[in-house]
Amino acid sequence: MTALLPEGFRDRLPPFADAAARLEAAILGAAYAHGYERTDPALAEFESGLSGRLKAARAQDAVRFVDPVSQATLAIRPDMTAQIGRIAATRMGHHPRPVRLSYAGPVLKLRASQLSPERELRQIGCELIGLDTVAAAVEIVQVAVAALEAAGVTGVSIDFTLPDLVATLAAGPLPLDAALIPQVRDRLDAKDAGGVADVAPAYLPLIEAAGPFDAAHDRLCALDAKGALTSRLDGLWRIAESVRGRVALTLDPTERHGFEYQTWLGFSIFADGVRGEIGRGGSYTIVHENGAEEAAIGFSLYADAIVAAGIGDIERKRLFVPLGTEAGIAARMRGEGWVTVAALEAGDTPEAQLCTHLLRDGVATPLG
Ligand SMILES: N[C@@H](Cc1c[nH]c[nH+]1)C(=O)O
Repeated sequence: MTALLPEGFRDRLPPFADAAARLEAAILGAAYAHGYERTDPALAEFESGLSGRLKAARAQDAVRFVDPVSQATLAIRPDMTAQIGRIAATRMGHHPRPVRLSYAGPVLKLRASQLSPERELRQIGCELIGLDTVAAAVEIVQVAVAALEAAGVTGVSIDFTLPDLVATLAAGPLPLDAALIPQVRDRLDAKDAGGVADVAPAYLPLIEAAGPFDAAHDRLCALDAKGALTSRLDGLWRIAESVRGRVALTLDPTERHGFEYQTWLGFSIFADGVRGEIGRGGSYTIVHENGAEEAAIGFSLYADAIVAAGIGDIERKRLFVPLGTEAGIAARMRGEGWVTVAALEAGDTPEAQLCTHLLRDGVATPLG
């Protein structure tokens, strides 16, 4: 027997687990109010149904196992977006588009990532299936911002990126051998100016184009002499306008970390006081059973990162109800919003029960 958990796993204890549950309820409530209805996909599924569901997704970052019952290889979901894609393409395939779905649940990564040393993360998100237009992106970004506001998360910033930027430029104004694209992408991603200069010097200005949104957007527009990016840049501007003033905005056109399947738009979400991202999203392509492709867009938030920073925490107010107190009094106090903790034995104390108040003569009296 061992009390230890495997690397990358942890238990969530009070008050963090409660804070996470409240955060999740606030986020899902905001999503629901914007028309996103809840789906609760299976924890594990046939590996073949998950991999390849999203176009351009790399080989799965999933923990796999052979199911003794079906003898098939199953994967534990590493990301719920592909599952929502599967549901939208199959059981909800005949549903009128766009389909708006929300979800929340644990995901399991094969390896820890930059986002977190944890391998088991709780993902909460929304997906809009059937469109990846600017209007769809405006809605998704606004829902993400509204959900974070509803959850009390402050100091939010959104960093936009254009995941298919290199491929778009390579096919147009800045021709590049297809074989070199991955290399140029990696070097741009690493902000390795020397490396980019060696392989594709024409791409160097892209490194400089990262920073606060307006200035970065201007620099990209200046680079776009041949107009290959005009529609993307205009769209990006409209998306940013829709949340301006509510969140800080930056643009890093060549950021690729974590955007393996996103298409024209990607974004990372940050919050003051939280190390790393608290969420990510973007447009992507779902592959149907018959090979047909469908556009979609969405976002996922990571609850643990937000809770760890203390956001989503509320003041703990617990009222100690001494032994022998009439049940009706405690019920009345709960009705007034108190958390009541009843003594069950004579020796019990408010301190032992982490109480902040004591019920004395029917009145909540602060302790210490
Ligand atoms: N599921 C993706 C983010 C996303 C949702 N929809 C589209 N992209 C992630 O967690 O990285």
